[in-house]
Amino acid sequence: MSDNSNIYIKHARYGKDLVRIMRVYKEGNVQHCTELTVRLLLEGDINTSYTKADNSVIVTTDTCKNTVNVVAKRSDHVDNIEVFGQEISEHVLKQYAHISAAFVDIIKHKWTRLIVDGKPHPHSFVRDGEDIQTASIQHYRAGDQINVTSGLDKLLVLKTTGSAFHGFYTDEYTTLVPSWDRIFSTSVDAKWTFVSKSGAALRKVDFKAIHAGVKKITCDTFATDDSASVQATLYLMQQQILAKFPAVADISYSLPNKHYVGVDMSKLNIDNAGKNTSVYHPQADPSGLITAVAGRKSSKL
Ligand SMILES: O=c1[nH]c(=O)c2[nH]c(=O)[nH]c2[nH]1
Repeated sequence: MSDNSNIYIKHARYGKDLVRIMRVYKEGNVQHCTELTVRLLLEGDINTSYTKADNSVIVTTDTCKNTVNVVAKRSDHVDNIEVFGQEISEHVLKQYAHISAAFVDIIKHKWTRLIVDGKPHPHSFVRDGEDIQTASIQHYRAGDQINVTSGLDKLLVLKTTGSAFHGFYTDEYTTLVPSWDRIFSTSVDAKWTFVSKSGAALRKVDFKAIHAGVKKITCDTFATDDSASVQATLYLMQQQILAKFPAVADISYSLPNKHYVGVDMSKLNIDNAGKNTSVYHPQADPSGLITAVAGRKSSKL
């Protein structure tokens, strides 16, 4: 028999993943809908369920799923995913004394109201893009501390000019040809955290407006910046977001550089190089991957 006496649980967290809900709000003739995928995980005095097969401390993962559904039924805010996530975590901490923290991760899928004959349709929607909104809530009973992270992901953008890349470090391993005019395409994955606060203060943050603002700055900057590199454009986005939204503590981007390379037609005696490039090959792989987290230097206290 092996000796397990020095083995212990360092961390344990469990719950339900991929809880999918469609919440419909009926407002007279007009209906609104929100489709989410939710993960709810719990931490607390649960180690004996692992170490002693003690199921009495387990709030079942099935109950976690029910919790998401019931809070969605009662909530007026399902569309405001940061607030809805806090409603779930608050419910869990009120209901289960031995649970010390709740972790809620939400993905909001896109349903945009259809326009029919020039007018918004009262109950029909279209998936007009695969980009998603995300929210993560870490809610600790101790001090009622709540950390909120918002995000946007899978936002695919492309510009056909207004992007260059030259002056980079070169050595005997460098083959990249400098470019003064190239296609720039990326799938934006951005996450921003909020200055950590207790529940009541966080409820006052206008998460939806900040999300719309981050998306607008991201898209506007992508389009209008005369890009020197993915790195430089990324930081330009971060600077504007931190300047505009004091509630945002830091902002991270993960930007794949999805390469489009001019097709070599020289053997066909066709000029498709330099200024005359008009046929490109979209490369499936590899892609660059440019990431950075930006925040404020500690302010005068
Ligand atoms: O904007 C860019 N940043 C890089 O770091 C890089 N590296 C590369 O090969 N192409 C590019 N483009």
